[in-house]
Amino acid sequence: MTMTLNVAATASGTTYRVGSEVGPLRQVILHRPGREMMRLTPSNKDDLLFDDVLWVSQAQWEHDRFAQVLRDRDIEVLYLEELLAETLENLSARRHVLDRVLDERIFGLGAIDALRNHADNLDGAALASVLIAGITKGELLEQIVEPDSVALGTMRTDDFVLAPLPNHLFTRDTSCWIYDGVAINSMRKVARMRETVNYEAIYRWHPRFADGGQHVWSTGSDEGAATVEGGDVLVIGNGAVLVGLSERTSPQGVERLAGRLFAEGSAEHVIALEMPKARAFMHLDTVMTMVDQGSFTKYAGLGMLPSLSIRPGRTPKELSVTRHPAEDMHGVIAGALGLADIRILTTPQDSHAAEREQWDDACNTLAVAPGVVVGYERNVATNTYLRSNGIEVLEVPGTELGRGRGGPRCMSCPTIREEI
Ligand SMILES: NC(=O)NCCC[C@H](N)C(=O)O
Repeated sequence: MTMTLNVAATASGTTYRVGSEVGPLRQVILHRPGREMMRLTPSNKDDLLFDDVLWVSQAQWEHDRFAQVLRDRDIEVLYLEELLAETLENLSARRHVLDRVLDERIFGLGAIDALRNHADNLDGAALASVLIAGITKGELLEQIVEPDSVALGTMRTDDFVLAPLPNHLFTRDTSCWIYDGVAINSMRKVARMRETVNYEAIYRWHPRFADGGQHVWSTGSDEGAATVEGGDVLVIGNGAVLVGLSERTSPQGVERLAGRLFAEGSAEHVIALEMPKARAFMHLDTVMTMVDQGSFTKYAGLGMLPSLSIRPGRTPKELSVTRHPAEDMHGVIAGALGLADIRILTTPQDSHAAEREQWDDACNTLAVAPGVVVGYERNVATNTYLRSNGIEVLEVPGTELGRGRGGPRCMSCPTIREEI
């Protein structure tokens, strides 16, 4: 099968496109853990989707090592907080974000104007910092006179007026590039919903992306319950996309995404895998990632999954959907790639060891080129097994970073990959 190559180029000539999972990576968005991580406590970590609190300076060191491994391969690293700060210098972008974040139904009639005035007076960097790290009542009242507000009046000094967004660390999930466009995702969990608004502003107003001609497959604000999270989306190439119907990504979300990809001719086959709905398997990339053309890591405990092949229907409004039994899982993926079979790399180890390494993101590798991946150093058995199968593994530390249950793939949003 041959597809026309759709590309998106900015006025400055940069071409944003992610045509596969493994094409040489050229540019990526990361988020260095910052003040928002200082907000995590044993009592709020579950609501904020973390399994433990972090030693923040160590997490920053680990993250810097990750970024350096990427830079050493000539991959440009963009930082989310800098993109957001620059974006918020634009008044339309600022209005977009603040209109959505500072909602009177959340903050109350008495506080909303004072909050809006305060936010409007911050420069881009300060506002980005508040949007990511949140703000407590005490911090706010160091900067403004307390308004007459029942909502604020009934809060304790250390309560969050605006909650922190520690999961911005996982830049993969909130926006993901699929061929010549970007999906700005509607998130399943409340703790992550505000992340979407930040990306909407960045992709629409930041000079790097504005007028880039890229398709926008979805904007989370408009998608509601039709959720898709980028960890569930694998751009496997050949005009195909593999999507996990997981705890986070809904069937409706996949249908909307497929319809838009097909309408623009950017993809012609979406395979939806019916995954178990469990936190340990929260996204497809926690159990399966692509490490080379036709080769995938796969967690032993995942087994075979039923799938649905989604293709364009007879009219732009229709989809053609075929169900496949679990035993056909690998064959369906191979077929979409135009291959007779795919290579599945499942580390041979007992089920306890396998479960432990999966929890520590052994399968969550980030390919930086065909057959070259970044993985956490702690997953010794998996890294050894991948190497014995010809995959180069660039190891990074992840003792602290992993406490949010995400590895190198989760922590990266590729924006440019070379074609293969
Ligand atoms: N793709 C991924 O699996 N991302 C990891 C997200 C972890 C984050 N704490 C979450 O629960 O959403």
